[in-house]
Amino acid sequence: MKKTIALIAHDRKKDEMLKFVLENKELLSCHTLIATATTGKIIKEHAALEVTTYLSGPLGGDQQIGARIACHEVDAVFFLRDPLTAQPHEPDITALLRVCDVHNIPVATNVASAGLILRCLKGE
Ligand SMILES: O=C(CO)COP(=O)(O)O
Repeated sequence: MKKTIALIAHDRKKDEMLKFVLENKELLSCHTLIATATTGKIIKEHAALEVTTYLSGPLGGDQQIGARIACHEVDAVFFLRDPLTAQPHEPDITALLRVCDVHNIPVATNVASAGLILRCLKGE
């Protein structure tokens, strides 16, 4: 069944996100993809997948995606955070992860978990 997956990556994780997307393009193309601005732009340009983009994370994109999660419009979140760099919008990042927990939405913060969730969604 077609699901909505949010793809978000911090700057130092964007290459890893693109690699993940390219390796899993066939599976991801079965779903509706949404993303923060820069992550989505890279995926559209380099993986040629259709992606609905929101604002960039630091400009409110995490909050926009969080709002969709709260409205039960997102089925999974793949959020490759940079664990080694402080982000100016840290409260938004925490809020996005929190809203996933509030609404019991699967969230992966590394590609190993994202791959597992993606394969599980295939069976649903
Ligand atoms: O900062 C982000 C998530 O917190 C990601 O935003 P961009 O995809 O626009 O870089």
